Amino acid sequence: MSRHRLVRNLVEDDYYDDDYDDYDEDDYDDYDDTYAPPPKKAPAPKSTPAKQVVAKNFATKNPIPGKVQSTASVGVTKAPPGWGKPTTASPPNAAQKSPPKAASAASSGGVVKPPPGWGAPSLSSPPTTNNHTIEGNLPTATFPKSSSTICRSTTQKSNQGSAASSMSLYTPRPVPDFLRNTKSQLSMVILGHVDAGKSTLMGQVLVATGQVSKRDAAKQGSLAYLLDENESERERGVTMEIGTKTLRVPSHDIVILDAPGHHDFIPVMITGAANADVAILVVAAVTGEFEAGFTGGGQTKEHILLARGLGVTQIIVAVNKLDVEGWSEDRYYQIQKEVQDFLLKQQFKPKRIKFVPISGLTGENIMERKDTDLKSWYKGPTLLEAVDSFMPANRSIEKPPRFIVSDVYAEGRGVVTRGRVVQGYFEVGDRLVVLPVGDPVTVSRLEHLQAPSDDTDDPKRQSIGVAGDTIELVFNDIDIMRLSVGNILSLPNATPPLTNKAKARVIIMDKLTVPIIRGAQVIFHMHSLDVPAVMTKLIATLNGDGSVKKERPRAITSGVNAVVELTLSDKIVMESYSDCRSLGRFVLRRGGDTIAIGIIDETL
Ligand SMILES: Nc1nc2c(ncn2[C@@H]2O[C@H](COP(=O)(O)OP(=O)(O)OP(=O)(O)O)[C@@H](O)[C@H]2O)c(=O)[nH]1
Repeated sequence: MSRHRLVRNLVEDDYYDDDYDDYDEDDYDDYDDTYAPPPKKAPAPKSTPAKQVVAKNFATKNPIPGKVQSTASVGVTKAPPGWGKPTTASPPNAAQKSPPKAASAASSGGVVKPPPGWGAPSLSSPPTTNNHTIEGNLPTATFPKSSSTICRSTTQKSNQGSAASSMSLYTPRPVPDFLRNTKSQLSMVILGHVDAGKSTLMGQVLVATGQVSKRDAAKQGSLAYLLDENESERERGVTMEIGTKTLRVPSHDIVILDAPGHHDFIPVMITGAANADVAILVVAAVTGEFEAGFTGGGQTKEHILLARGLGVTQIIVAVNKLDVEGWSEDRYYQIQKEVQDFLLKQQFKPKRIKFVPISGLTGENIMERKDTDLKSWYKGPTLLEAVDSFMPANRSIEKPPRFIVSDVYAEGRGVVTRGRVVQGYFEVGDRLVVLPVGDPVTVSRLEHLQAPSDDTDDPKRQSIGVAGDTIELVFNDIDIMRLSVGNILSLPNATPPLTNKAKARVIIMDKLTVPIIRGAQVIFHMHSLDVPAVMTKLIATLNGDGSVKKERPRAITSGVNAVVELTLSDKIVMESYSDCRSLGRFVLRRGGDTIAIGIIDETL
């Protein structure tokens, strides 16, 4: 294969084309990524340590009484309300528990009751048929991290080999018909600069949709506490970890990932964005606050860049705190223009961007519009109407199954791994392999974070986790020490490559100050993994049309598209982007700054 062929089509437009196609109305119900077995590769060598890999646990926020977390994982286990409850037995809304008590009353303004079909899941609600499709993203693991809170190292030894995979042995397993007609499952990350109002807004959404009662919300003292459940977050008034909640709207079952806005917690935010299909970007309209978050050192632009690079293709911009600006139309449109220009530059399609003026504090225009000043000029959707109008994601359900572990804990005699199915499907009785350690396991139980409210009567849906579902897999035949956050579960005859080297295309961020040279050290972030890495080869820089601009450049500067070879300090499971998007996308950071987003062309 010529070098030219290897590096063609690396311009941003093409980089993103596949994602856009996933959401085209005309083709989203096509299963267009049927699996084709890759060329046979060498068998895997044994015993590869993965000790430098550090994984971020985000699935749970509070210790789970009676549950013992794997010491191979982050020290604090947090349980999102509802997680772990039998999905078939409990009412769907049981997934949302009242948070702990608090003192004063929450802001009472604007909490409204949900109309039928919103929020409170109902198995008898009108079915929504959305054929499945894209693939999602999941959290994973990794190395020394700069600033993040939750990280841990693993010392597991791998029984798997280098870039070998077993996929040449894989025969695609048949997909049951009902899996093609399940209700859309979306993972939605909440992004935005620190204090933009993300947690308050999501707290308001949970109350407005009936997921949390007004009374329970009032007990919290702050709507943000519904998401910020951890004591240190409450003391500091800053989100530090991913808060996970569930939500139902007529067209989608949604897992909400509330990401931290502070710069120090970008690695945690990366984990959330890597898990998401869609995003709500919260910007504070208050004079000075928007500017601080959008220009200079603000996190708004970095969050947009990261989300786009990690596969988010649909975004709602919630122009928040407009109550403080007297519901000013001028202020709203000024912010809309600035943010829209930036989103378009980052290759978001115009039809996949929506702007909604709101107040997370009062609840205005979240489910209902009451304010006369706002009503006088805004005729668009409410926030929840905009959420409902997200396109379902295409899921690669026919590809080899992939599950990325985001939390591990003991329950009774079993071990529970929670995470997201990013490809294929899993069911009770499946015999799987845990990567990178290589241990076999059998799925003894499977539970959904939120019971699927499908338009199918097939009870089997409850015991199957299909691409896009956030689930728990319970095992009785493995020691908890052999599992950790960032592990990948797959069928033994369809394992992905385990390697520390890859050829990748990268887009260098505009704000890069020090050029990248061969040997540059970076931190490689993939789902919840952070691994030290070195740019071992600068293969080429590219022109805007994807043609090679310069082979073997001495340095790569800001705004450039390039092809590089990366060598990680440890082997991890990764795949070419064309084989598995969630295991083929990454972010590079250096000195606490994001310097590039990339996709893997080839594992080496
Ligand atoms: N006036 C007004 N204040 C708001 C609104 N939304 C949030 N706030 C306030 O803004 C502050 C920050 O809100 P949070 O919800 O904690 O912000 P956040 O974006 O989740 O913060 P981090 O997660 O730490 O980045 C709190 O004091 C909220 O009460 C709003 O719509 N109007």
